[in-house]
Amino acid sequence: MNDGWFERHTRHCTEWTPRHLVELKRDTGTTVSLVVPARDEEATVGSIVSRVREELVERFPLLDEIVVMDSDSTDATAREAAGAGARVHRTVDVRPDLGHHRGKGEALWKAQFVTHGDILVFLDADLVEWDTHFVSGLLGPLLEEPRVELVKAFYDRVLDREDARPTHEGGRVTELVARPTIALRWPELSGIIQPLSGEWAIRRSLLRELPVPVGYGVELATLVDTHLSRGVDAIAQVGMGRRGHHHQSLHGLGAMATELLAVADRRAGAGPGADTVELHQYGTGGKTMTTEVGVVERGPASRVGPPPAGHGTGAQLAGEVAGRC
Ligand SMILES: O=c1ccn([C@@H]2O[C@H](COP(=O)(O)OP(=O)(O)O[C@H]3O[C@H](CO)[C@@H](O)[C@H](O)[C@H]3O)[C@@H](O)[C@H]2O)c(=O)[nH]1
Ligand SMILES: O=C(O)[C@H](O)COP(=O)(O)O
Repeated sequence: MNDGWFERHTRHCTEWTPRHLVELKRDTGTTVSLVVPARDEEATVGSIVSRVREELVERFPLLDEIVVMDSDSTDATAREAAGAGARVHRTVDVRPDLGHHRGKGEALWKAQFVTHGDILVFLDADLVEWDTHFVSGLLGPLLEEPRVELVKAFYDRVLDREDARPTHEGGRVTELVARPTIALRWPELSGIIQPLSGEWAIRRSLLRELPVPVGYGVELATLVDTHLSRGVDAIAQVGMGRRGHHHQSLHGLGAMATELLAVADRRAGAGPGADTVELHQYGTGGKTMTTEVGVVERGPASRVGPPPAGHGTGAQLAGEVAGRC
């Protein structure tokens, strides 16, 4: 790890009040887009959008837009998000001329074509223990320090188990894949407390120059590529307290881990040649489960030309609630 990086670049959300951040935003003339990627999150997305809108648009004008990227949901995610005041775009409808992939990274990559802020802040849609400082706190280092280009949230993670009291052993892929990968390949990044946190903020000028894996590799890729292209001093992290979210099954996390390893291999010059990898897992009695794991990466958005004549960036869903978002 770089000497002194941790001390210089580790901050806490209590260092800034929302009022102070509004002043910094105004003084620097910076615009901010909040992007919430959501696949089948009807249970939580509405309350997340409402809470952020009330606090960080209406009470403290920090966000210039709140955009929910509906990532192939089959439930009422879009309706809930629009009803709560977000602008909703279905990922598949954004720049249809560029094709479509399933996955969180695809939603974030396409968000670049339907948002306008100088800074993009990402917030997961499945949070159950969180508050709006997860968004505002990320802005502190970016509004204060021009050299900082990527800010990651960190927190204590809770793994709620039915058979036990809540423990702080959440983050299974973080501990078993991300941290060991970082230790082996990019030890300079080992001071990042939550390398996979879904809450992060980045300058658009940087994100548009980076490749974006279409799936769950997006966080690891962005972290590593920022380090490789801008240096570790372009990265900061902000402590947010505790975070609780919905947990995937161990088998689901196996697919995520495969995506992360593909990102790491690619950056070490040994990436998978194919767009998908077949992952074999085994259930009770050796029952085979085969999953096609997508490991495609989108090229930098800066290299994407305008849509063909007659095509827009993609329709926004009806039902938007008018307002500042
Ligand atoms: O195809 C997808 C899958 C997920 N999501 C959304 O992405 C967010 C995070 O997805 P989730 O399945 O909850 O991820 P986790 O299991 O919590 O994984 C952690 O690790 C991932 C890999 O780095 C990060 O992307 C996550 O943000 C982080 O919370 C949620 O809002 C999802 O609805 C999509 O938009 N499209
Ligand atoms: O970050 C991670 O490792 C994944 O989100 C899994 O987290 P969990 O073990 O808390 O479900």
